[in-house]
Amino acid sequence: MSENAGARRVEQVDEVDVVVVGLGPGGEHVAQSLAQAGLRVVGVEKRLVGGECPYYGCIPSKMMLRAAHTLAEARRVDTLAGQAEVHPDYAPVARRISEEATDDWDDAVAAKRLTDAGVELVRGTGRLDGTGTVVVTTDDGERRLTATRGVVLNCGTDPAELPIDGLAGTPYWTNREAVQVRELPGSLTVIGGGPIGCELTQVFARFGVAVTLLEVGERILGPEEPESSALLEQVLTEEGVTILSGVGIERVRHDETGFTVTLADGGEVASEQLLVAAGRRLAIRDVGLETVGLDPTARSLEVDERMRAGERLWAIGDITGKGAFTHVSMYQGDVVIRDVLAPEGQDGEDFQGADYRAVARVTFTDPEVGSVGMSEKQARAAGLRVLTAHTDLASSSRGWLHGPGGVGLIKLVADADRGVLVGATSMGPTGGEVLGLLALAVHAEVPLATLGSMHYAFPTMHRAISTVVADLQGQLRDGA
Ligand SMILES: Cc1cc2nc3c(=O)[nH]c(=O)nc-3n(C[C@H](O)[C@H](O)[C@H](O)COP(=O)(O)OP(=O)(O)OC[C@H]3O[C@@H](n4cnc5c(N)ncnc54)[C@H](O)[C@@H]3O)c2cc1C
Ligand SMILES: NC(=O)c1ccc[n+]([C@@H]2O[C@H](COP(=O)([O-])OP(=O)(O)OC[C@H]3O[C@@H](n4cnc5c(N)ncnc54)[C@H](O)[C@@H]3O)[C@@H](O)[C@H]2O)c1
Repeated sequence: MSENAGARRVEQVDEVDVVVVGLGPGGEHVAQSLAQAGLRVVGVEKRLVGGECPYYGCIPSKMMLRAAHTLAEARRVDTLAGQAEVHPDYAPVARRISEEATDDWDDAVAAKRLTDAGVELVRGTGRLDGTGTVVVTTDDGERRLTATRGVVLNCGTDPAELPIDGLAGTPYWTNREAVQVRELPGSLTVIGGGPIGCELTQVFARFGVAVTLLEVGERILGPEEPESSALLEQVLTEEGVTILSGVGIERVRHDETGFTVTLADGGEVASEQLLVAAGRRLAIRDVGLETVGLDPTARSLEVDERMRAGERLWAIGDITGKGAFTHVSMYQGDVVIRDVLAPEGQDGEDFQGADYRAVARVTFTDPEVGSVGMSEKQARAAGLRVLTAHTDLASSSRGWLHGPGGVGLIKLVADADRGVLVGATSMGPTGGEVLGLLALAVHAEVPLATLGSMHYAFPTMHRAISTVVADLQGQLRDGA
């Protein structure tokens, strides 16, 4: 039976303090931290400990981008520093992903980290069976667990399956197959111009694959500022990618030569391979939500500021709909850890709950598209008195001297009434890094006057921010 294991592994447990169902980045963090704090914790995972990010998401895709961007930088030698002949070879990328990033999609190291911390890892599919109870289906049968403190759901997502005529059953790629490729196709059609579609499009294009990107919305990276979408579209197009936005897809055909996508206007796009990157499906349908009075078909799980989704039930990660990012999953995990470990009777005012005003995100194309907080459209929809200003990075001192690859922009969204930033975009070769300063400004509600009076080292990429801040201050002075 159960015991307070501390740093030791618990062998057989039916009643524990906390059960974590799904060990994505946040779930892994919660399970490990609570076990290290002395609680009896079971982590339930049906695939790989760590979830999408280390094996099929952030890490392998960023390794691919690192290689692709190196090729692009090498191609810039001719303009900047002489001559370089570039012969792309995907083999080192596939090798790094397999050997360095994923241990050939084996999670033994992550599992050991967890069990060393005192978590009991149960391999199987977890399902709620009423408040505080989880039934796990394992290879050996079923295991019933009672969680006296509660259950944390971190089930994440799977790639969306599009109901396109002819698609099901064909050997198309999702992100999971795309990060495992060893040999590249000659041509690729990508369905979906979100972060996954854009990042992988640039990877494959830079390795010489002829890529056509199909986006149903009117522009790629739809939730980002229109200026970012336009600039990224220009960059990708200049690199040889064909982008078709505002397209409907009628059907997909597959034969021995590859895929043919028929568009709503009758046009056809043929390619050797097809990648579907058109959003995600929450893995909450079969997790027993109905047994605790929640809707398994919901678009996301509603949570309060303590990440509570119900009685003795927390939810974290992509399933909460607060931003499908690893850092959000980890951030929410920290909130759960605080809530579980909060001293008895601690009242709401002392508790630092989840706050999403300044969620930062970066699409790691080149240029990187970093943004934080609200877009201009969101700020206007929120009824704020909005001021915006932007500058072209290539016309800043550093962007200009950077030369090829120095394109980007800074766009700031301010609340004129409070004189603070509520959103910002930083696009450029180091757009994600420059974003750090802006994320702090939005998070801490740093007054524009303060941002306008600080030093911005010359000639940095982040110095471009000072121009935009000055513009906003000018608008405020002019009575905007
Ligand atoms: C290609 C790609 C690139 C990305 N790049 C970035 C990036 O650069 N930066 C970033 O911040 N984010 C990125 N993301 C998003 C990031 O991967 C996710 O936001 C992150 O993994 C957090 O997800 P999660 O915590 O909700 O759970 P997930 O990582 O989805 O993990 C959930 C886990 O739960 C398990 N599970 C589900 N149901 C059950 C069940 N019933 N029983 C047992 N186990 C179950 C699953 O097997 C899985 O291991 C990327 C995603 C993709 C696909
Ligand atoms: N760098 C990062 O942080 C990063 C990178 C990749 C993914 N992610 C996360 O993973 C999540 C999933 O990424 P994603 O790009 O799959 O999803 P997404 O929902 O962000 O984008 C999907 C895109 O596909 C389009 N689409 C949907 N159906 C379509 C159809 N039938 N035909 C053509 N286009 C269609 C949508 O309009 C949208 O532009 C994102 O929300 C993001 O948070 C983050």
